[in-house]
Amino acid sequence: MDAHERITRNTAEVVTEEEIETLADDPDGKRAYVGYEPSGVLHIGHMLTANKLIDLQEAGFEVTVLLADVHAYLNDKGSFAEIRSTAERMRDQFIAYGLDESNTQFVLGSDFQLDEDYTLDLHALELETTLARAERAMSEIKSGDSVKVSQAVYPLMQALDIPYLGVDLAVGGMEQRKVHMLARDVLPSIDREPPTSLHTPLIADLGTGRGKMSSSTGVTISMEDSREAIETKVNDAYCPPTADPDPTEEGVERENPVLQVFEYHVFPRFETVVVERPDEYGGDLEYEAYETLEADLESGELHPEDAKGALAAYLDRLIAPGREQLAE
Ligand SMILES: Nc1ncnc2c1ncn2[C@@H]1O[C@H](COP(=O)(O)OP(=O)(O)OP(=O)(O)O)[C@@H](O)[C@H]1O
Ligand SMILES: N[C@@H](Cc1ccc(O)cc1)C(=O)O
Repeated sequence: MDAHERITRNTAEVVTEEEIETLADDPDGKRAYVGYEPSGVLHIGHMLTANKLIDLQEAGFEVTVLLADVHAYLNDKGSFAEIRSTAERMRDQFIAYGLDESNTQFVLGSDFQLDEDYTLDLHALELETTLARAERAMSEIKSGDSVKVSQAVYPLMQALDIPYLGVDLAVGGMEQRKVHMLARDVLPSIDREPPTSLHTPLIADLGTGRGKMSSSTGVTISMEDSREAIETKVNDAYCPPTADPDPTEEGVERENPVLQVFEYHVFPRFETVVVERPDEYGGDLEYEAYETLEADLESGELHPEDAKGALAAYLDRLIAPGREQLAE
């Protein structure tokens, strides 16, 4: 697999294609980052962006993980002291999951976001941005119903983090795209380059296939789940054999989170995937590509229960090393 393929696999969008090609032509020593609001427990949604960081490291990039403590505070996620202590736990979880420690820089937002230069640049961006634009950028990120002033400052700080961290590439899930588009528009006003960004797909809630898997609502699988917990949650997961329109939103299809986890977590990390079945039901099935498994589920060749059994086993293999390391 060449660098471009590794960098762009399993992405929903890159901005822009030409800029990514330039980075992929000479990736050595280039820098990429993802920021996370510290929430204490790494879940398989977060791990999708972590997989992308691992891809980027393998392609030659240096990687920064921003533990965005000030952002979490501005987004009403708790007291500053609580957020700080969960940031430390999250760092250990990333390393346990497989980020190369010697090649990963962990930075706390508050280490640089409270400096005078940063603050003055932030105020310059505030002068350039309407409240309506900041609010739009936060539509899929903000917690709570109303937009507070702190949440209007939030996307401008996220934009400013990119030049202050000195990164060539900003990575995030699709819900971060409006912040990155805002960054492209406003950073030139303070003589900074418009940033290149890469967005990963969002994994839906495991129980319903709706919305985004999150640690605060719905059903999620985290780094701390036992094998039994994984089996129970996967067993109860939403997994229709064919696309199923969402009855609550006319015409909108729900995602199949079981297939999403196979596509974005299992197939990128295992050469072949074996679904074990008793001989009387046709015996084991072996897959080398995600698309074949998806087609078999759709045609009925693969039963959702068998797919779920295999998914729980592979997810446990992915999570177990980190879980064990954290327990030590
Ligand atoms: N369900 C998901 N699928 C894919 N990526 C996700 C998912 N949830 C979070 N991420 C990615 O992880 C990064 C950090 O997200 P964030 O800190 O908002 O996590 P969160 O789980 O949504 O937070 P919370 O649990 O408080 O709602 C973002 O780039 C985001 O796109
Ligand atoms: N906005 C990200 C967190 C973040 C904060 C600052 C950044 O520079 C980058 C990302 C989230 O939703 O979790």
